[in-house]
Amino acid sequence: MFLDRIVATKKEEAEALKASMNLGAAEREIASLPACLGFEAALREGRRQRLVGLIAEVKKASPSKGLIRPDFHPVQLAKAYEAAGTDCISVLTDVQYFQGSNDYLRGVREGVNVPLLRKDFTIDERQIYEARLIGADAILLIAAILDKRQLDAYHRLARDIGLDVLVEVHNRPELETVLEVGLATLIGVNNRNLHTFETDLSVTQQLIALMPQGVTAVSESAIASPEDIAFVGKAGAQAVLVGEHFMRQPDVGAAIEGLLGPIVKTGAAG
Ligand SMILES: O=C(O)c1ccccc1NCC(=O)[C@H](O)[C@H](O)COP(=O)(O)O
Repeated sequence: MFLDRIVATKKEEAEALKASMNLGAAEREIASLPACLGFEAALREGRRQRLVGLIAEVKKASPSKGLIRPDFHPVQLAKAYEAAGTDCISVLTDVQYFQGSNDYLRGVREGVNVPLLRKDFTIDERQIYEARLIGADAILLIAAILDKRQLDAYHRLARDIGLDVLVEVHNRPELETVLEVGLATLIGVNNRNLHTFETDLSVTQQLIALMPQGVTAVSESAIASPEDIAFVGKAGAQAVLVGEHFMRQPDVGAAIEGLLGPIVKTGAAG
């Protein structure tokens, strides 16, 4: 299955990291870094300004769609997202399947002052240190590729070194596992099945209904219209993660306003 191929690639990359990364040195370097920007806090705050908080994604290509944005300038895109008032930015760093790069994240870190998600397939603790070192404020843990022990250990490690954690689920058993682990405060429902690439926004509706109070719920993938925003907002999503829709528009700042409307300070969100 395709996801297995991605995980196999990540295991090879983790082996290479084992050879190149000295954990003690990484820990010392991290201890000297400034604190991360609050990723989850920014999403909660974003809800005061728009119906939902926004994670805008910098995404050149994907396994399901191939090349999405040939004229790809990640720092320019991120600056346009920031100017349009996004709460957070997601940067794909996977090279092989998404044509991403750690250098894109480093560049975006230099260029903007909003919290950044390192969007990759985390299967080894060294990737978590790496995320912090390249400038991320949050990492993604995908329940479909991690067991309970890994979800627990990687979550704790990320928090220990100052990172927020977006834990991603796509079905009820995955959500139940994540809730049993009991650490996630920020849970993303991926509307895309990562095995078949099929998308269905009703997955957000089904899974958010099962989440306890206090969780910040993010609806991820296949969001492309104000009607989609209204649908997932009504289902309880406090934030959305949008990539392809923005990447296909020449002016990504205007695309944010087209999707979510202008920023309005309501002070109404909790
Ligand atoms: O996007 C894909 O084709 C994909 C395939 C396999 C695993 C993950 C994949 N995408 C990662 C994501 O979660 C999305 O980039 C993100 O949610 C934004 O989705 P979209 O707005 O549909 O670009």
